[in-house]
Amino acid sequence: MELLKTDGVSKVFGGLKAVSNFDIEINEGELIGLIGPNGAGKTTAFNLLTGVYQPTTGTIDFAGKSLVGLKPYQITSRGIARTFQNIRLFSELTVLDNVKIAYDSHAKYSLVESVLRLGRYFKEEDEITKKSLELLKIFKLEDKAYEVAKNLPYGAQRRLEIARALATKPKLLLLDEPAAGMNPQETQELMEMIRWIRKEFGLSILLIEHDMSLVMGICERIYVLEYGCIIASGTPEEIQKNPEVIKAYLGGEV
Ligand SMILES: Nc1ncnc2c1ncn2[C@@H]1O[C@H](COP(=O)(O)OP(=O)(O)OP(=O)(O)O)[C@@H](O)[C@H]1O
Repeated sequence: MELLKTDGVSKVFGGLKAVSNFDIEINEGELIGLIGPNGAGKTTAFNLLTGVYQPTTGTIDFAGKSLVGLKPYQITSRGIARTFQNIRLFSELTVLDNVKIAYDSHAKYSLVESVLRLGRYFKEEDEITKKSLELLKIFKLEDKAYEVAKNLPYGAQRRLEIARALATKPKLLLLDEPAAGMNPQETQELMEMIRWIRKEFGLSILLIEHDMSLVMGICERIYVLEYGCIIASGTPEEIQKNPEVIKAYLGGEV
């Protein structure tokens, strides 16, 4: 079933058309890649899907409802979570608190109950801590739960960002270059983890990635952006053979 559909989406900054006719569709449970040369508009596309930017033109529908005009936190509660190209954690907080904060967006206790520290607050806090530790375990971070986030090695910070995104209970997870800065072994482990969480959490995933072995290895379909436009879409095999894509990456004629 269709989860996300964009139609005629564009974003203009001053005179620059960063994205134009960004038309994509993602079905429930699909793992999709978004690739393209530097500056092609990939991160701008993520910012449009998550309400950081509003589109200049076009429609963005998610689970049958429009996302246009919504703020990022409203889009998170509709079920879209993301990670960032430059990791964004609460660097001074512990690993556990980074995940708990994301779970808190779903907490049911009221402000009064939390200020007065009433029963429901404690019960839910315990539950949130338990669930956060379970998530950290999946990402092999449970023994680092009480460390300050900024002290984690780079690869672990990237995993923590994904864990935190999952704590918001998304239907669609957007990963912006999750393998950036990872060594080949970490990248391999990440690939397996992405496959596993998609299945385990019943998610759809849209992935921006420069590491072609990762994209081609795990994505079912791939969209290719060049100068803000989708120039190709298809299976990894189709994309690798597509002359437009080869030209965009290698430059010149093929
Ligand atoms: N806030 C902004 N104001 C003006 N121009 C912007 C803004 N954000 C992005 N751009 C421009 O839009 C174009 C697309 O940038 P974007 O960061 O989306 O590309 P990208 O495909 O994510 O690149 P990379 O792979 O290098 O991260 C670039 O020319 C960039 O300079």
